[in-house]
Amino acid sequence: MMAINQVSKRFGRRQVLKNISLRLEAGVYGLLGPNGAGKTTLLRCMVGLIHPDQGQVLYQGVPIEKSKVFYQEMGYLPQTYGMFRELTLYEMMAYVGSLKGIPRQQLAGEIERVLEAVNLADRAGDRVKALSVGMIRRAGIAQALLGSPRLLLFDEPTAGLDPAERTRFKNLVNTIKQGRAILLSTHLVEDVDACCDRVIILDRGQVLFQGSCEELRRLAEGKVYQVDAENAQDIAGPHFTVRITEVAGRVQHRVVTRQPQRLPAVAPTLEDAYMGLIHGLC
Ligand SMILES: Nc1ncnc2c1ncn2[C@@H]1O[C@H](COP(=O)(O)OP(=O)(O)OP(=O)(O)O)[C@@H](O)[C@H]1O
Repeated sequence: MMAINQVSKRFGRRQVLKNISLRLEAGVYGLLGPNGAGKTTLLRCMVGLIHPDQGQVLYQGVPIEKSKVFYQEMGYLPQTYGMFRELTLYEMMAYVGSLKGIPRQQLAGEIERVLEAVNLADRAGDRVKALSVGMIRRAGIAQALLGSPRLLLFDEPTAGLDPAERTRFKNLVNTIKQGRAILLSTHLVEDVDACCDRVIILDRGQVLFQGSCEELRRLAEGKVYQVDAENAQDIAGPHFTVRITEVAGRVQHRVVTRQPQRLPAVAPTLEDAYMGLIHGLC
């Protein structure tokens, strides 16, 4: 559906994207990477807000700037969404819907549908500026859903959402994913685990990994150990502590390391593998 071919982007002297090539077909993709990895810049290139210095972004085989259907068939949630603050939520949706070319007679029903999907139907008459941060995020998600786009690009969709609304969002993605390409840029590995089929990991402007969640998890097979805090200094070789928890009154360190240890390895999670990869240990 979408192809990114050898895309590079530089801001001043900083090379932010380096020769990125990706394909998006129907399915849910999680885009993970540390702060500053280039995730937002990549999404902005994918929607045509930034022009790459090199490479091309194609939708259905056509460069997006020449495509006649790209902006009708694409929904985008930017990293910060807080526009049209003086409009009511309904007016804001009507404005975005008309820009997307949704026929006037379908607009009211479509707005009701997307506001219900993000649990904001009862706030349609409120001014955007009167909504909470999490509600504005959900309004941003709703406007991306207008017109049922085949391609949905969400930049940190669950940032600022409470646990119930985060769950609602993940359920929504699982409900609508059939026949659509959905990309979620996020810092939450658990969100990727809950609703993504494939993972793309970006680090310092380069694709470090692309594949299924299971393929990522397998990279950490035999490399994750759970040890009592007092034995953590006995871990041999370079390692990274993924988390420190208390289990039944005992503080435990969960570490990822390439070097085999004298104790049995535990089953890796997606987060173990992500952390291991980012720290050069997987
Ligand atoms: N308009 C710009 N001008 C100059 N530098 C920029 C611009 N936009 C982004 N950058 C730089 O590009 C790099 C990548 O930023 P980007 O926002 O794409 O990363 P990110 O992976 O989305 O980070 P985060 O997880 O913190 O949101 C950073 O070093 C950032 O400072």
